[in-house]
Amino acid sequence: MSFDLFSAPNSSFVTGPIIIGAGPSGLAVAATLRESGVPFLILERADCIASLWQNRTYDRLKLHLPKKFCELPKLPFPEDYPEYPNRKQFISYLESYARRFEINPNFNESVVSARYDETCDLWRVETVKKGGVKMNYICQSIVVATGENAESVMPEMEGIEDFDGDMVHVSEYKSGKTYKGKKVLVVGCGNSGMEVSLDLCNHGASPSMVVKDSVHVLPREVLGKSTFEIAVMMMGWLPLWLVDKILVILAWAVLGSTDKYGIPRPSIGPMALKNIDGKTPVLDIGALEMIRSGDIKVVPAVKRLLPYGVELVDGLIFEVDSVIFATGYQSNVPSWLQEAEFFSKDGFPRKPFPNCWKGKSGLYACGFTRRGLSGLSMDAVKIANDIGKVWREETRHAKRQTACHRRCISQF
Ligand SMILES: Cc1cc2nc3c(=O)[nH]c(=O)nc-3n(C[C@H](O)[C@H](O)[C@H](O)COP(=O)(O)OP(=O)(O)OC[C@H]3O[C@@H](n4cnc5c(N)ncnc54)[C@H](O)[C@@H]3O)c2cc1C
Ligand SMILES: NC(=O)C1=CN([C@@H]2O[C@H](COP(=O)(O)OP(=O)(O)OC[C@H]3O[C@@H](n4cnc5c(N)ncnc54)[C@H](OP(=O)(O)O)[C@@H]3O)[C@@H](O)[C@H]2O)C=CC1
Ligand SMILES: O=C(O)C(=O)Cc1c[nH]c2ccccc12
Repeated sequence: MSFDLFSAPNSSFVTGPIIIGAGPSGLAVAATLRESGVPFLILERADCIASLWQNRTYDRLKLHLPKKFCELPKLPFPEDYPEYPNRKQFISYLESYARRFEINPNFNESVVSARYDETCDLWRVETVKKGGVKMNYICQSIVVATGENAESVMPEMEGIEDFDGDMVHVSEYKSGKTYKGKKVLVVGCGNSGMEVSLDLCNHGASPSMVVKDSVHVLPREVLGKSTFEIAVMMMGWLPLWLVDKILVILAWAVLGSTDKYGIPRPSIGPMALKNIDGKTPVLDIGALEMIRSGDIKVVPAVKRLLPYGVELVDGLIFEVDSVIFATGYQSNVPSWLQEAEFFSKDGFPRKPFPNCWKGKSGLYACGFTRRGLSGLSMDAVKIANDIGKVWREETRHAKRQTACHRRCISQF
């Protein structure tokens, strides 16, 4: 079917790139482009910027890396911010960031398809607005900024549909307030599972946290210095395997063995595992203390859910009132991007950091580094510089052509 985009209803040609997603990645690219005078359009499925942080995180969340690793390009955090800004402060920073760089995304508009059209050397982007209205855009480049955490992962679990209590993914969890006095099964032991278990304890609930396999638990700080910062510093001088060895020894010195509480360490070191698999080590902010005291129980993998409780793989059966799935997130890129060379089936670029930001024909990816906010800031600057270079060349070329055209006309 042939389709003339320029004359089709709800269609427009966009000057500059289309940025898909208005989280920290989309905002960082937009701000850097704004500073270079390059126009852009941001499309965001939610009704606000940074929807992961505004709508899908819990009240007690704080950044778990020191603030200097979490700033976006071109704007530092306000001076009075603490070393680990909380969720509200981070959101407020992002809002002032969007205001400062005059970033006004099209909200409530989900990208449902993006494909490169070789016949015209342009990208075709299709969206659906909240009310169901479809839109088509055409542009020279797209920046994928939909995040590593775009969709919640719910595991397949026998008996899940028979469970009588309430079940939520951790992205819907706000606070332990509503769980007071309840027996709660927390499935998953990443940073979310650990912190939610701690929050539940603090609100008088009784959490049992499932550790299916293994996880690295590191203290957030060693002798008042951020463990992450220590790791980054060491990585400048030492090979990764040695950094990991030192981290595990430091963790052991500060926290003791986690193995004896049912939390074995993976055989691969914490930073290597983060690089290879994206599996973030837990930066402990108090959950381990609660595990030691028995306030958070650690249990092995789930065999099946029962209407009133759970059966574990070791045969233990106990009652639970609620289940919280802290079972992670996934990228949604394969569901809408019609491209399989740069992005792989798991929704991440095939090339690892630092080469995961640029594909072919004007395709860019920001925020798929497995390195959180500091990784996405590095991507954003590289992407904006690259787009800016092309933009300036084309603008110069267009100006030359106009000048030439004028000279030709004036000779008549
Ligand atoms: C609970 C939690 C805590 C975290 N804490 C830290 C931390 O302390 N430090 C750190 O460095 N990192 C942290 N991270 C990692 C996190 O990935 C980054 O902080 C950051 O949010 C990533 O930004 P992003 O813009 O790439 O993705 P996101 O923040 O996920 O933003 C992507 C945006 O794209 C939109 N979108 C998705 N699909 C579409 C579509 N098809 N069409 C239009 N819009 C779409 C989404 O609605 C969203 O607004 C945390 C993650 C989680 C889940
Ligand atoms: N700033 C902060 O303080 C916080 C930051 N974060 C960040 O958000 C991102 C997402 O973290 P998080 O939500 O914890 O997700 P993660 O992907 O880090 O962890 C998910 C956990 O669930 C486990 N899991 C998955 N399926 C099952 C199952 N069927 N049964 C038992 N366990 C299962 C996984 O185990 P396995 O790997 O063995 O499959 C893993 O331990 C991370 O980058 C994290 O650092 C999260 C919370 C707080
Ligand atoms: O919290 C996250 O998701 C992050 O990605 C931050 C982060 C990047 N690299 C790390 C290494 C150890 C712990 C956290 C991170």
